[in-house]
Amino acid sequence: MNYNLAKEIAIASIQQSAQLCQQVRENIPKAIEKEDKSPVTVADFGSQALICKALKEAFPNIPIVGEEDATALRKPESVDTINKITGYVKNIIPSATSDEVLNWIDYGNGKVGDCFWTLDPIDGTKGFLRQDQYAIALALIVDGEVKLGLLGCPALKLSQGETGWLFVAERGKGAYRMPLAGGEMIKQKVVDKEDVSRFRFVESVEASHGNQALQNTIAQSVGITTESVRVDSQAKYGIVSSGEAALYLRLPSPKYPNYRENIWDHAAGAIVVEEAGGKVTDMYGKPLDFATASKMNDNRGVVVTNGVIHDTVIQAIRQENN
Ligand SMILES: Nc1ncnc2c1ncn2[C@@H]1O[C@H](COP(=O)(O)O)[C@@H](O)[C@H]1OP(=O)(O)O
Ligand SMILES: [Mg+2]
Ligand SMILES: [Mg+2]
Ligand SMILES: [Mg+2]
Repeated sequence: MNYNLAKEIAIASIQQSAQLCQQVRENIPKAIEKEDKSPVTVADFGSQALICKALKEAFPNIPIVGEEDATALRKPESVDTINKITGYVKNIIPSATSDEVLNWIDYGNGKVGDCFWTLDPIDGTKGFLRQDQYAIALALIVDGEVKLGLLGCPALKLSQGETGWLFVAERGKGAYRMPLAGGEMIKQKVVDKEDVSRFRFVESVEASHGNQALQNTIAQSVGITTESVRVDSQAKYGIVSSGEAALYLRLPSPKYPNYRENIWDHAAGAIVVEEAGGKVTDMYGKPLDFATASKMNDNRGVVVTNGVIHDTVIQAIRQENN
């Protein structure tokens, strides 16, 4: 597999998708409610259409496991929505038709296997709607291991540089970030233990996506006394990978004890942190399973660290659960 070509196609398609998402955001999009009651917008669909089209043209035989699906858009009552999506896609691909856009979205109905992409066209739709953080997350998984991960964060501002970053990581070759609009690649490195000023922890904004009380207890028990930084989406992985936080905790929400994490919500972020020297496991220290299904049924929670504090965090969680 030519990972360089894959990276190039992925970067270009995420840049296109970020343009579409930002255009939608300027027009204050409305949430559409999905069957599972979670929100989706014309940007989620438009982003999935653009990225799936680009990937399928370059790699026709590699399935794409994407979050969104066009079934609901094919109903007669959804004609306004699909026309709106196609309008945005046409700003990038003028020749696009609604039928093509529907088919491009449904390229994302691939199944997990020995080599596949997984795509969250907008991770953190609630953040996107709130005009806060969101991410465009794409990963390539080969023989059960994440080989490539790309995280487009159009609204992310770090301690230096402009707003809007694209994180790129290839297994064994390090993690980098570049300005989303293009520019030099900056090598990523997680925070050292000594750098206490950046010894912070990040967690979701949405209380229902984690267990904020327990997350704060665990963070304090490993010496992080500052308030948590609440950020939507996998941008949290980019922040840990950039060394601007030491810990991202995502413990099961007491409200949804049976919730299982989707692979598209973590694959890209995981390699972006691991290739910067960090570590990503579930709350028991088990590796995340990206190979078996689109949901990580045998994992509970997600723990993301700078590596050096990982075992201490897992130990602290174990103690709290006894
Ligand atoms: N109960 C839950 N626990 C953990 N994550 C959740 C839960 N409900 C939704 N999510 C997912 O959290 C992700 C956003 O993460 P964050 O809160 O860190 O921004 C979304 O992909 C969302 O999935 P979905 O889009 O399918 O609702
Ligand atoms: Mg969603
Ligand atoms: Mg999503
Ligand atoms: Mg998501």
